[in-house]
Amino acid sequence: MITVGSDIFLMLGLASLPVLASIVYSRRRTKQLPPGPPRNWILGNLLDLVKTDDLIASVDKWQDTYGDVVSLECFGVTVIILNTLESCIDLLERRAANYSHRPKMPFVRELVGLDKSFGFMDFSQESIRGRRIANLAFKASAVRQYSPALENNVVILMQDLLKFPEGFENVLERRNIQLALSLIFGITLDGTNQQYITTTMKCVNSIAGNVLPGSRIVDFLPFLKYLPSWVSFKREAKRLNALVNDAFGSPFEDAKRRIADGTEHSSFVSLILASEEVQGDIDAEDFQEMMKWISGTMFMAAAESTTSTVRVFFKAMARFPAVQARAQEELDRVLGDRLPAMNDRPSLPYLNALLQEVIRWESIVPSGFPRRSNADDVYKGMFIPKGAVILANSRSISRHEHGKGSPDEFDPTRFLEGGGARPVLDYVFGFGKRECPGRFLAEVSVWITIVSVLKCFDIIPLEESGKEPTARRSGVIHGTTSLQCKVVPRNNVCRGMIQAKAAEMEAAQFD
Ligand code: HEM
Repeated sequence: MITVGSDIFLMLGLASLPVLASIVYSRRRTKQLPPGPPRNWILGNLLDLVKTDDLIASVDKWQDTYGDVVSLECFGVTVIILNTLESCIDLLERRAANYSHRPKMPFVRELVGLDKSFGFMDFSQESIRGRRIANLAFKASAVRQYSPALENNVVILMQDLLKFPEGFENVLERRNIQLALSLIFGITLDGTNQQYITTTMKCVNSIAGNVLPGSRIVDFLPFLKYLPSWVSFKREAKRLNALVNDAFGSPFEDAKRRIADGTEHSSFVSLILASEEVQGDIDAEDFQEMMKWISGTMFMAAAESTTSTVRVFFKAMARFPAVQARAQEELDRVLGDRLPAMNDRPSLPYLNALLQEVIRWESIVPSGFPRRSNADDVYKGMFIPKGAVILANSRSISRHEHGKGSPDEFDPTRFLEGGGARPVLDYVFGFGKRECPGRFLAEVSVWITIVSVLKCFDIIPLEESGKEPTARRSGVIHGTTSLQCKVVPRNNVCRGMIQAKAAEMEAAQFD
């Protein structure tokens, strides 16, 4: 995820860092920041932050050594890591007025242009409006309407799993992008629009890789954004700006065309454009521009996050066969010979616990999406300066809050008896005013995928491989790739259930 690259040398040469650093640090020395790893007198903790290969391991180490709230510094910018649920609730919820902005991030927000996306905006009337519009289609009650689409999507996924039992990772990605495209824009992938897959993944990975502190020197030294356009990070920002405009704009334009010619009327975009609650001039350019960014933001956020979570599920099942067997026993007992449906959820307690354990076991947004403090603050005697970048270490919370004693063990039973100060689904999606607006969709979409796959397939490690699945570094979203497992239909009844349902869906298309 770190893309500092060759720019670092240019930047370091250009900036009068020693002078700057000494001014900044002497000002700070008078106030007691939270403890943290030793700072280099010029670079501060820059090198700690850019070591992202093992940033997670470093964060674990810092928590062990320095405690629940840890600070780092780099060119006068303080980075605060909140390692406990208590500190996240105290600051991000109880003091939300001070901690609901996003960091300035000049690279992605200004140079790449993501300031137009409500996920990157400061907490403002505009970002509140974006969230409100997204909520119209993605709040808990609204998400129920997507049940048939989610159930059908997983049948097509399982058809693909029958075809590609070992090379199914691309299938997961493709099906998830297809789902997001159809729910948000009403677009179906066919022979003419495959570019959506590559453009979306390129865009998601580029954004995710440029968000955490340390990704770009210009985020610590904002005046560098005025460097000439030939400097490599400026050239890269320009390239990413074109990519982002294409990835956010093309599906929206496509949706608008389909709505205009009457072929699309059930997506997020069509629902909002027809909604009485949205008091906008539908034909006005600025309203359309706003909708492009809102729909694109939801689309990009949905495109990778649920796939990453489903990957964690495959990895866990291949590694913990006893858990898999117990889940399949519950499915067979409750469902008999039929595919799961969304309304089976209350009858499947072990599967519900398994979903929570998937989300706990390997956090896909391990350090949260960064926030910024709006004013100087003091927390438990520790000084948190205005402008500090705040990271909610949801990985640590998952491991300590619910994973006590055996955080690496995949054990759904820890959720059967309750336990923990709050359910895992209440903190992996963030906190307070910036909490994830896609959480209800994410939850049901991952749930129907894991129960359907477990009902019909065994997930088995690749015998010959002997390799561990690898962690993919894509920055703020942490994914696992090369899963080193295969899927095998449990029996012919399961194979038949998938084929029968797929045939039924196909017939329904022509009714
Ligand atoms: C398992 C899947 C997902 C996880 C773990 C996840 C997690 C998160 C987290 C931790 C945040 C930061 C919240 C904060 O600042 O406190 C966030 C923000 C966000 N998420 Fe998700 N998310 C997931 C799926 C989705 C989906 C499916 C969508 C869209 C349909 C979505 C849309 C967003 C948006 C737009 C934001 C920015 C909100 C804002 O800044 O106000 N997410 N998500």
